[in-house]
Amino acid sequence: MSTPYLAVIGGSGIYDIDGLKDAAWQAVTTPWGDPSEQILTGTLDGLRLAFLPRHGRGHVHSPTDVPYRANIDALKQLGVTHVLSVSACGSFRDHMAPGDFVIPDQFIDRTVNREKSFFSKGCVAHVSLAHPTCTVLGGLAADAARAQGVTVHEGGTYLAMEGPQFSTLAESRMYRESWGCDVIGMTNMPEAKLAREAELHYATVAMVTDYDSWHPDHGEVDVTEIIKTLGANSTHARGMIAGMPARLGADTGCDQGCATALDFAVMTAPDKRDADLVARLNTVAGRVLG
Ligand SMILES: CSC[C@H]1O[C@H](OP(=O)(O)O)[C@H](O)[C@@H]1O
Ligand SMILES: Nc1ncnc2[nH]cnc12
Repeated sequence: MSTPYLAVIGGSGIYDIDGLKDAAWQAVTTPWGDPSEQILTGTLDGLRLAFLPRHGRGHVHSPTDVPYRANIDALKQLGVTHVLSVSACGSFRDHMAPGDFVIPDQFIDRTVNREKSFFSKGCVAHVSLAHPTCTVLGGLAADAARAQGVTVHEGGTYLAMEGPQFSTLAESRMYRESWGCDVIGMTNMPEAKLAREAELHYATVAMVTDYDSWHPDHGEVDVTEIIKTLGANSTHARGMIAGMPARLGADTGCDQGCATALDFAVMTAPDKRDADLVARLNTVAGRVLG
């Protein structure tokens, strides 16, 4: 495995991280527009680390407006190999309580208003998403979070909704009872899809802030309730990140094919490819497009 370079995409409540050596906020431009924010780069206990606040510093991007393609392209341009997505989420399970971390291994994508692929007319590709996360990276994050005293649930299905409004009671019950979802958020799709297309190891740490709206013993979710839990969650997330260098540095690598997802994915014949699109794809797919 090449030397790992970890990126953390920070969600609601996490707009910077401390402790990086040689820390600098860097502007990165991409053919897909500007990322959500400048990217904080540096090293943490010898591990190269990049931090990108998903909603921008000051929380300016709504879940729909987050420039997901630019974010993934920018991280790949920096040389990132692993992406840890840290997100707030609602829970559909009694035992996944506010303050717990869930490391989902499946997603259901209900978002409708976002660019979901780097590929399109003139360069068509189909990657596998059967196993959309890197369970090795997720396992390392789970271990680092447990070391902070956090209750961690490995595995589960994250429902990605468009938002920005929270779900209706009928939707909340349907996701939980009929669709078997475990947690809900607004941002991990298409992020996970794009990370796979860019051949990055990607795992989500979904930090539970609320029980959405289904729970008979809890009120309906609102932002005030979420903010109350976000403070403690973000302290634990920072501790988890601090524990990643020791774990990722010693990792023997994933055998799920995250880093070779494009090997057999591109369908468009070389002589039919759109030159402009191929140029835009250079960072994420240059390895296979030549
Ligand atoms: C502040 S609650 C709604 C908001 O929080 C989550 O964001 P993120 O995943 O970036 O932590 C959720 O998906 C919504 O965007
Ligand atoms: N209940 C919820 N629904 C969607 N996104 C969320 N983020 C945090 N809690 C959420």
